Amino acid sequence: MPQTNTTHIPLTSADSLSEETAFRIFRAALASNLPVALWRLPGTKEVQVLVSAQVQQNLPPMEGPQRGFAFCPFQATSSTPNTFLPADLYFSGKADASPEKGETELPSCFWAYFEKTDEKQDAELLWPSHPAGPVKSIARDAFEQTVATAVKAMQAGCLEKVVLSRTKTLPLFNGFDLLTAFAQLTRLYPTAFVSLVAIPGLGTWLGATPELLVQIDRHRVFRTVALAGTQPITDKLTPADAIWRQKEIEEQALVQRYVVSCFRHLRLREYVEMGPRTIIAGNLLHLRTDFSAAMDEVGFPKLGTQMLELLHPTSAVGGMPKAAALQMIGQLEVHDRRYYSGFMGPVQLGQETNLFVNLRCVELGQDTVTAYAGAGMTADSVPAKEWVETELKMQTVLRLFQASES
Ligand SMILES: C=C(O[C@@H]1C=C(C(=O)O)C=C[C@H]1O)C(=O)O
Repeated sequence: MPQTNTTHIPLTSADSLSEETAFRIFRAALASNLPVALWRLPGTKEVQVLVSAQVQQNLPPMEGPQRGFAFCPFQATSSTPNTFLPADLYFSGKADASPEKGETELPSCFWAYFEKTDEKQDAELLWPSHPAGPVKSIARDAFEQTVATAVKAMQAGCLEKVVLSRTKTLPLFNGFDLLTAFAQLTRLYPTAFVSLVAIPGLGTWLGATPELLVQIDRHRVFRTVALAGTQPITDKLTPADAIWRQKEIEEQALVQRYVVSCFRHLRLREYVEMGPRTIIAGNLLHLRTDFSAAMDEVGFPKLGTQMLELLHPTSAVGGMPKAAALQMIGQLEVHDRRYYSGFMGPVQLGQETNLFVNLRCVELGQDTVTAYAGAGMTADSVPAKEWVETELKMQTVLRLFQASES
C-alpha cells in the first residue's frame, strides 16, 4: 500500500483493503495498456475503478442502460476526442464487493498482471501521455496583457464574461508515485470528486474538482450547480462570514442564469433552485447555486442527457454569451485545453450518473506535470488578481508536486 503523509480521514482496514484492490486493478490496466479510470465520489470513502477493453467515441444516454465512464474534452478534436470507457471491469470499492465483469472480456495479460502486481508493487508505473507533449505555457506579463485585452472587449460591450485559463509545466520529482498522489488527494479533499484517468494515446489526468455538471441519482433526480466566484480561505474566514464583492456576485449570477436558460430552452419550469451559498473547495471559497428536478415527475425521463448537451461548456468555464466567449478563448489562449474544463465521471454505476467538470487538475507527461486553471473575467477584472487566482487554483493539486517546484 502506498505511503501517504496526509491522513485526514483515517481508513479502516476494510477500506484500505478495498483501496488496495482498486489500486491493483489500476496498475494491471496500465501494465496491459488498457484505458482505466479511478475515482472517489464527494463525501464517500470508496475508491472505485473501471477498466475497458477499448474506448468508444460516442457518449451513450446518461440514463442507461450502458454503464461506463465518460471522459470528454473542453472541445472535441481528433487528438482530444470525446471518450466513453465501457465498464468491462468495474469495482465499486465497497468492502464486501468484488470486481464485476462487463460485456467484453479483458485480455488475459490484464489478469496475469493483476495476479502479479501483488508482489511487484514497487515496479515503476508507466502511464500514457498525450503524443504532442505538454501544451504551451504563458508568462505572467503576457497573461496579464491578455486579461487586459479581454477586459477592454467587455468594457466595450462585446461580451459579459470570459473564462481565460493558463498552464504551468514542472519536471516530475524523483520518486513521484501516481497512486500515492491520488490517495493524498482523496485525504486532502473529502468533498471533491477525485479522479485519475489514463487512456492510451490520449493521456493521464489527475484532479480534485469541486464542480458537479450532471447528476442522476438512483431515484432519478437530476442535479446540477452554478459554481463561480473565488476567494482564498484565510484562517479567520468561515463560509458563513464570507463577504463577496459585486464582481463575484455578478460572475456567479451569470452562470446561474445560464443554467436557468438551459431549463427554459427545454421548457421545463418545475425545477428547484437553492442558493447561492458559499462553499469550500480546498484552499478556496466559491459561490454555488444548486438545481434539481425529479425527472419522471416533470415528464423529462432523459433530462440528464438533454441538459448535458445544453450545459457543456457552461459559463463557469466558457463565458457569456457562449459563442463570443468561446471565440475569444480560441483567440487569446496560447494552449489547447485538451481535457481541462471538459467533463468526466461514472455513468450508471451504482445506479447513478455523476459527471463533473475537469477542474483543479493536472496532466501527466512521462517526466512532467502540467497544471491547468482559469478564472472568470468581467469588465471589472484586475489582471494581477486573475493571475493570483489561477495560481491558487493550480495549488489545489500542484501542492503535491512541491518537490518539483524547488
Ligand atoms: C475555471 C476554473 O474554475 C471555475 C471558475 C471559477 C471562477 O471564475 O471564480 C470558480 C469555479 C469554477 O467554476 C478552474 O478551476 O480552472
